[in-house]
Amino acid sequence: MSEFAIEVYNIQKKFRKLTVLDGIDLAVQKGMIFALLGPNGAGKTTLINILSTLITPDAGSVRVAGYDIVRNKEEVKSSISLTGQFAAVDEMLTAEENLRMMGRLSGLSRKEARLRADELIEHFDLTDAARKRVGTYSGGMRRRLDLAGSLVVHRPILFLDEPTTGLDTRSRRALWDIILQLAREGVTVFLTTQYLEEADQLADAIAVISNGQIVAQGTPMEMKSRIGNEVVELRNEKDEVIHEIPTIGNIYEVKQILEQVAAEMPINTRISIRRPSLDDVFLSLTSEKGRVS
Ligand SMILES: Nc1ncnc2c1ncn2[C@@H]1O[C@H](COP(=O)(O)OP(=O)(O)OP(=O)(O)O)[C@@H](O)[C@H]1O
Repeated sequence: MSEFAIEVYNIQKKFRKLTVLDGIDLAVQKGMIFALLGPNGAGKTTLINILSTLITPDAGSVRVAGYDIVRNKEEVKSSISLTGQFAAVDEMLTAEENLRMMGRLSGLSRKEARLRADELIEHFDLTDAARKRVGTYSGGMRRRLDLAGSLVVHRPILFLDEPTTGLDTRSRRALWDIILQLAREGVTVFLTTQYLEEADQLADAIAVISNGQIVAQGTPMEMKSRIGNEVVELRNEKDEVIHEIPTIGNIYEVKQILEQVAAEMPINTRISIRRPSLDDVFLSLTSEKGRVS
């Protein structure tokens, strides 16, 4: 058996003349949280839709849970759960009714569906709201219900398309805890996000997608060290950053930088030296414009 839950080779996808995915290669180890990080329109949803068999690639191959997504579509489908960007729940029903219905539709008996719904309601902190119509829920509650819905049936691989988009900080953190818990239970989680902090906090491995290509891959630490070295920051008296100068960080170069800028800066300018943030990495990797071929 492969150590990989997801293996992607040279995936290509065009919509009319727009190249949306241009030779994607990825490998996700079993049991890890993998974050696909990219700006709006980078191709994240398209890739997740391919991996979850919703759309077919023009070229390349993908194995999910060891199955080919084109030849063994049904086996792939029964190995995965998918939570979309827009919660697929019925607003007229309560959380309890939605989850029970999903259980029944997935082939659980009436009793199994009831038990599973109760378990998920508790796990996702929806007990107080369980018998209220979903139409009255906050964004955070909806998202938790959507995630609960994707877990009605136990599956080894979970796809989450921008799971925390639009959530407030508290709900986002609650959802992170749930995702981390699922990973501890052995679920492989593949999520897309536009948030660097989310990828940094959650993921064992990150791939950055930009214009349909993977422009960097690695652990959050590796990504940060890729961009290399320290940045000399100059701040004014209001503690605002007025200048950032990349440096290899040795004492000689920092001395040279300071000598160059000292003459031009007000006397009360303060300096600090910081490691690059994931933001720096992301911005430097995704700054290209879109491309049509
Ligand atoms: N069915 C489609 N037909 C035509 N173009 C499409 C289709 N689906 C996606 N696109 C285009 O493909 C590009 C990538 O879209 P995709 O939704 O995969 O990006 P994304 O990274 O998920 O962005 P977002 O964060 O905005 O969802 C966009 O330019 C989008 O308009």
